[in-house]
Amino acid sequence: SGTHAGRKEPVLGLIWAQSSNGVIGKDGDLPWHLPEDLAHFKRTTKGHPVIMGRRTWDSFPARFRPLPGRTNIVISGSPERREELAASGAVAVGSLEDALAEAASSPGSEEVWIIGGGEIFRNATALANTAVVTVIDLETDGDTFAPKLGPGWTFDATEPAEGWLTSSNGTRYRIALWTQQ
Ligand SMILES: Nc1nc(N)c2c(n1)CN(C(=O)COc1ccccc1N1CCC(C(=O)O)CC1)C2
Repeated sequence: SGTHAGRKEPVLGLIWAQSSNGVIGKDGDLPWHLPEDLAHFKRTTKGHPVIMGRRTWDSFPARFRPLPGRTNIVISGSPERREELAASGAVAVGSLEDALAEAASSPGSEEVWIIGGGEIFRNATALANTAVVTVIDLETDGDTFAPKLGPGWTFDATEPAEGWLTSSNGTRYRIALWTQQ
């Protein structure tokens, strides 16, 4: 995508969409419909390996799996699930470490995107150097929350710098960029 092409070191990025109160999921789905965010997500990750947990893989409608134009690396602790995942076009691994190793040898690995969910994000915030967060101007309840970015993270910018973008369906959102040295 070249969003971060100017960076020297390879990008290990986290990308998520959250409500203003930090919800990223509810009952295995997103509690909003924001087409502009789906386009942003696709544009940012296309051409690069994506790493996700099995629940995130399951959350995509089947017609979207595997996400086209990207090596889909899916983490599952279950050997049976890993077999199923590999049969469905994913690269199935048993740990975040194995996922990162797989991504490093995949096409477009100058940028690797960790795309969810909550558990994977929590484990990855110490390792990642970039976070691209769609903040939606919406208070909602949910069962999965965005990770806390620790003290090593710096808030860089939002797009737009001030205020919000407005979606075709009236939902307001903005995209925040964080980095960690
Ligand atoms: N900012 C940010 N971060 C994230 N980690 C994620 C997102 N937004 C959005 N996500 C979802 O799970 C939601 O997706 C979908 C949900 C329902 C229908 C289609 C989709 N998608 C259409 C585009 C497809 C593609 O990219 O080809 C992927 C599936 C992960």
